[in-house]
Amino acid sequence: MGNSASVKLNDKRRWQSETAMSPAPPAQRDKTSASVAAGKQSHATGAANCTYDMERDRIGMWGSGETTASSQVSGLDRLRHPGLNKGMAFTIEERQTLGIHGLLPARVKTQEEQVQMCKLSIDRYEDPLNKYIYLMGLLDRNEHLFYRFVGENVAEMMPIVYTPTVGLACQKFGLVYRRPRGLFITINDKGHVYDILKNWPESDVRAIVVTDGERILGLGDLGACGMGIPVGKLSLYTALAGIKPHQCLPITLDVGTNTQTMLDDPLYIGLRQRRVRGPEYDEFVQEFMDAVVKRYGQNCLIQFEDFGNANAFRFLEKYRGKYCTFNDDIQGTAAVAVAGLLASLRITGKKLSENVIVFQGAGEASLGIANLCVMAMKAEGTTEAAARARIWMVDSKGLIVKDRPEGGINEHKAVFAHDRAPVRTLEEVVDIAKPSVLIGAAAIGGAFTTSILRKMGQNNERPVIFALSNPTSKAECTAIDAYTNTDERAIFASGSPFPDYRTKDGRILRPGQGNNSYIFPGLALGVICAGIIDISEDFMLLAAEALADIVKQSDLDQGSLYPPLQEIQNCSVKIAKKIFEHAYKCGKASVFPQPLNTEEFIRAQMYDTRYAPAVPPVYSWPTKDLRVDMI
Ligand SMILES: NC(=O)C1=CN([C@@H]2O[C@H](COP(=O)(O)OP(=O)(O)OC[C@H]3O[C@@H](n4cnc5c(N)ncnc54)[C@H](O)[C@@H]3O)[C@@H](O)[C@H]2O)C=CC1
Ligand SMILES: CC(=O)C(=O)O
Ligand SMILES: [Mg+2]
Repeated sequence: MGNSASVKLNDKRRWQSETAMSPAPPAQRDKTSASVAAGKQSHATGAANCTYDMERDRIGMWGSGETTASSQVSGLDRLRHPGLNKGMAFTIEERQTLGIHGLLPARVKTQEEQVQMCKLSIDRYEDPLNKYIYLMGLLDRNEHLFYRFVGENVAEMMPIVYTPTVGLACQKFGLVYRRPRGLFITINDKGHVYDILKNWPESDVRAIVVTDGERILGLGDLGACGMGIPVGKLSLYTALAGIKPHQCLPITLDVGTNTQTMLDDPLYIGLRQRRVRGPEYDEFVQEFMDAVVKRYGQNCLIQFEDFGNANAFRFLEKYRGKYCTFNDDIQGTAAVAVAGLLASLRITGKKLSENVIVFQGAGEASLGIANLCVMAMKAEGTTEAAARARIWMVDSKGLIVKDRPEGGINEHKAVFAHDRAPVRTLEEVVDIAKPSVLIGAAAIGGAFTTSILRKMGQNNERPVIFALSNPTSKAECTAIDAYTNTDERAIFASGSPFPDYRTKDGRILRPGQGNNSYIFPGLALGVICAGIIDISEDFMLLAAEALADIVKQSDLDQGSLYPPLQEIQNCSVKIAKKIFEHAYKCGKASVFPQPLNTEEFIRAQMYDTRYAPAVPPVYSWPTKDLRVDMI
């Protein structure tokens, strides 16, 4: 790391002196003893007594090895560097040259053998949380192996690094937390956010997933424990779209939590205080956005994830077009759901605008989907008003109608308000609207009751039923519920995975996973490769159409509206390609000259999970000819 290490050390020192000169105002400081410790950690990151370990960690813990000149890391550090470590796959020549001969057993393994070993190891755990801990440990030890293993076993490993197990991991984050991964920036760091970003040892970050932990899946406000989500999402950036690990940075903005059980939990890892809101919070987020641009440039993608409802919409409006950003829960979810709906039209033989869609929930996910549906219906030639009239939304207070006595209708919901008397329950709305499509995203597990599902089956030849809430415990119904209550005619998708279902006549139905993970990795890959800053809605519709186009008749025949998870990496490239080409057409690309072969260019940017030679290849030197030349 040579120079860069010393620059970082200098930066760190400067920051220490700055923080020493301007400590956080007393009101921002944590009062309890545990959180004083956390605050101290925050303000004293890199304090003199940890200098040695911090510098060592920069070599030993993080990074893919792409920004760390591998020749400058040697011996044991090489084995401890997740980006450089190959474990027993180091060849004898590499072991001898690197001075690690004898530090490993005699046997040299291939990466394929190591992948098999990972499978044997993880299968020994029954508890999903232990599988999660195993996988995170693998990521900490050997990045190439982790991504190859996950990439080759997407269907089995995604439910562990992602929903549903990641939800459990967040709830128990204090227990599963082992080694630093990502940045925790607390409200106490306000005024110094850029300095915290400089503590991150990678200088080529292209994508950040940030949360403030207020709405983690359907599990509510988990505060700093929400870090599992940015970590999980970014692991999919690499596993599903080949975005290089060192270019990805998970961030949690810790402004406290309002969940009392978290505050009372001795294992809670974050600031032990209630959420900071209002101008102080907004200034903090603004400072974060500007610090990202200052440190990593305006092309660094910032994916907002699992913010609370009001903040999610506000920040999307505030930052879109000005910063390279999108909100995955609003926009990514919209794209995956609309992709599923577009694919369903090939089964039902309808146009999208011929459907009636009822939403259980009128939050980030539902409103995002509803708005993109309107856009897709308009693309079919329907008017905006007619498109909106086909959409019915139910929130915690009932159907969204004009002048609802209970109120709670903000401007996002108002455009979907029907001009009719209030209706209280989802079942009544189903009775009145007779939807052909029922979409749940309200985190109310079991909301699609037997009675509602039967009505969907009675009213439609092929009812479309999406239970999008995560994790599994929050799903509106299970795949079995959907199939058995509709004479196996339901076209079903869910946010968290459900197992295959055997029909009475022996066919296998494979319910598709209507999860934004089909969208955000490919979208991000396209955005990064083309250098897009303004991620406008047309990109989302394009991503939805691209995904729907990939779905094969054989997928539909098996009841799935999405391609098999095992093919998701190819989906990401196809989505990225569409995004990339559209960006050049509409003048939103900033990478010039435009590469001649889009796919070749995109694939050339992607991470290779195979090990690179640790010892530089020796080129044969044309000594004889050279001597002749020299003479
Ligand atoms: N499958 C996927 O890719 C995604 C799934 N989700 C899931 O969707 C769920 C909701 O997420 P967001 O929309 O972001 O949350 P949100 O907090 O923005 O919205 C929740 C909505 O549910 C409504 N609601 C609450 N109780 C209700 C009840 N009893 N009946 C009817 N509506 C009720 C609320 O009024 C609100 O409109 C979560 O479980 C989340 O995990 C979110 C994003 C992506
Ligand atoms: C999938 C996702 O982003 C969510 O449930 O929040
Ligand atoms: Mg989310």
